[in-house]
Amino acid sequence: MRNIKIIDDITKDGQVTFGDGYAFVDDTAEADAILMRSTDLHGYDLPASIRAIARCGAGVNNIPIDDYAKRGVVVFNSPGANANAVKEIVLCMMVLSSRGVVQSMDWVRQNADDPDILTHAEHVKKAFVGRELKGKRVGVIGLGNVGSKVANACVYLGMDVYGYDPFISVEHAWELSRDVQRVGTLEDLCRGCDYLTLHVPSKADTVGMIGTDQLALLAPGAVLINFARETIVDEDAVDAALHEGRLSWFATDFATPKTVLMPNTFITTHSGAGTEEAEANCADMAISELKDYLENGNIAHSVNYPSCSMGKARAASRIACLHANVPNMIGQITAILAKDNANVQRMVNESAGENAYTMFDTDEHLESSTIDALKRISSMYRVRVIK
Ligand SMILES: NC(=O)c1ccc[n+]([C@@H]2O[C@H](COP(=O)([O-])OP(=O)(O)OC[C@H]3O[C@@H](n4cnc5c(N)ncnc54)[C@H](O)[C@@H]3O)[C@@H](O)[C@H]2O)c1
Ligand SMILES: O=C(O)CC[C@@H](O)C(=O)O
Repeated sequence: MRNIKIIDDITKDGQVTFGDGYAFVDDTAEADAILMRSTDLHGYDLPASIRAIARCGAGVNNIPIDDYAKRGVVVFNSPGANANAVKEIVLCMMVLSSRGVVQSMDWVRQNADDPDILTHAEHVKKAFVGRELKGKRVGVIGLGNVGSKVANACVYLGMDVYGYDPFISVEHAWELSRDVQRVGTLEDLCRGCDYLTLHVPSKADTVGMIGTDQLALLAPGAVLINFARETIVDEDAVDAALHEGRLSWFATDFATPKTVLMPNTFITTHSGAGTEEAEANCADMAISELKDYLENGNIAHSVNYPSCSMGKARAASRIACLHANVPNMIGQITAILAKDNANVQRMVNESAGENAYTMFDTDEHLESSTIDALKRISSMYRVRVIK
């Protein structure tokens, strides 16, 4: 039996199914793996029993992934599984910030007891006149799973679409409409935009990437949309731009002590991924990643270890080694196996950044002294006997 600790509400109805051979536990120290969403794990006392963590969602700035890698804990996310949900709410924010929808509905509620409300509505409606998205310039920062969908949708709406992503993947470049004009600098992207929407992860080079200088380049009365992370905008700069009317609206998914005090804001409760479909997609992807890792050692969509697959574990034994990406690890591993006279059927070694993963199948079970010797290799973080 493998034990799973669930942190956060993974789905609205609470339904999470791993199938036979799995149990849910309350005590993390009894768990083999964690299934989670947005809880901040920095400073969390992670027990040694945890071998893997799956984050239902894209952003992993809430998890100390480098530290966990060095403890032999593989962290997964669910790329793309909630991207459509975010795309839809971003489009919603573009419309809400352009058409006086909320203000007009507020007026109707406030005048609900007026028997002649139909006539009076005709008189006030000029106050809610807005502008169309068609023909307006939108800048999209980050053209990954969410940003590429937002950019393509804006093309279909007839907008003049610009995109900025120096690290765009080949896959997303292929998916992008040829009508999205890619620019090489953040400044060129911001220049003259009526709408600016952010779809980058929170990391060293994106924290505070939208500040006074970038906001100054936008068209007068532009709209800023941040459904990425609160850290990406300089909140003081956004507040000043709203007060001075340089920004007409700021739509954000992050209610912070500063954003809640700003004028002309649409603020949601980190609900960009809040659809039944996105929750189910994220949970399905995260659960299958965890199961394949726990049962077979295969890694897909990890954010701190390389992808690696040897299919189902069918040989007598399968061993996975999580270690630093340094020279001679394979030499040391095979030397230890040779001492045990172990016949390796298949071996795969993959690396990503500072971390590497070596997995092999053998004809017979290894002696426990052999496993201990593997664990003693310098720079070895963890050795798993999967089978
Ligand atoms: N509000 C929500 O509920 C919600 C939901 C999903 C994602 N998000 C946030 O949005 C982010 C993006 O999500 P995604 O699924 O598109 O992720 P993704 O990994 O598919 O795409 C991120 C893109 O940003 C690009 N990028 C990285 N650094 C950049 C930089 N300095 N300048 C420009 N581009 C850069 C990457 O190349 C990549 O293409 C997530 O990391 C998460 O923080 C929020
Ligand atoms: O878990 C959530 O609700 C939000 C997830 C979202 O921010 C993400 O990064 O995918």
